Amino acid sequence: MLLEIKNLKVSYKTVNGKTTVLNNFELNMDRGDSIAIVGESGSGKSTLGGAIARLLPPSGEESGEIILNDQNLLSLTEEQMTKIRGTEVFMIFQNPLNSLNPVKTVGFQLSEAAQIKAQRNGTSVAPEEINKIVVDALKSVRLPDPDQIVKRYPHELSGGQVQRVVIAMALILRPKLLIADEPTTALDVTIQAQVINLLKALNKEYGMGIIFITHDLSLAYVISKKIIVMYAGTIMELNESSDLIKHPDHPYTIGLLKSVPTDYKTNTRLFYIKGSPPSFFNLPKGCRYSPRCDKAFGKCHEFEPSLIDVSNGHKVRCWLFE
Ligand SMILES: Nc1ncnc2c1ncn2[C@@H]1O[C@H](COP(=O)(O)OP(=O)(O)OP(=O)(O)O)[C@@H](O)[C@H]1O
Repeated sequence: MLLEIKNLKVSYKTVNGKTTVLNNFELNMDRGDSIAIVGESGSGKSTLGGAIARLLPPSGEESGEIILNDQNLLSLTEEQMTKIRGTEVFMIFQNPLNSLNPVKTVGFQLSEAAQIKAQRNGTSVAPEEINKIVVDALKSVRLPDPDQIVKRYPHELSGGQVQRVVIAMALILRPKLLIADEPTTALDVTIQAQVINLLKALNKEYGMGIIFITHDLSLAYVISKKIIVMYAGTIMELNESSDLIKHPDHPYTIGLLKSVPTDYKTNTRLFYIKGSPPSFFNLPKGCRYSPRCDKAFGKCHEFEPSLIDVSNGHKVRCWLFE
């Protein structure tokens, strides 16, 4: 087992009081697994990513257990956490500039990553070897002219180039778990496809476990073996990606799938799920999705269903399946 999350609770302190965004969150992930977390804006996806990497803002509070490689991350001090960030867990953000230091050149930062990796492996590497590791990583992510790129500062590169530099850093550090939070949202579609293929390669070729956070079900399907559909801070459905796409069970998953445009006729009206996700300050009684659900019946508005096992590895939180 690579990652086991038990009873995770995350709250934020706000001017209107404390709001709990994730409650009783559970997740199991094997080594080399790839799991996508999908849901509408505000469903708690980034909060989950930040909670795992212990990179929540100061207003965030988390409790429960996040066991990565037999170590509960929530019991580590910030100093201990700093020692495992990068090589055990590495996070890629939607804005790749957040992952890099703006006042250090790309070459400096990638060399530093190579040195950290060597130190943590208990080995030493000569400067020329470091330079080769850096240039090779930049070539692997298909950045042209690596000798020029290393001399530049992050702001001197395009968004797609910076995201590839960050992936080169992941390639050097080879973390056991990579959390990619909407890494391609800010990129155009061709660069997006290149970045997705690079992430898939990290997963397949180096056995890196990947948690891919996205609002885009098609991307989730392309990149991951399993998909978790989240709504208002809870898991609504979890299944193998192809099964989830072909046989969605939860009415929310069905709605999300129907919202993905599939043909190019100009007179096609796009489907959307009526209503909007609830505020965490004012969650509906019963199932959180019930006010928007076209299949909701009496019980759904009264009691929250639990996440039940429908079949091996397939879980659904819906009264229709109890
Ligand atoms: N720093 C914060 N302080 C207070 N509330 C926050 C903070 N960050 C997030 N939230 C709240 O937590 C909830 C979940 O937000 P989160 O960003 O995790 O969702 P998301 O699914 O990643 O959304 P998006 O796709 O828009 O990034 C939202 O209601 C959001 O307003």
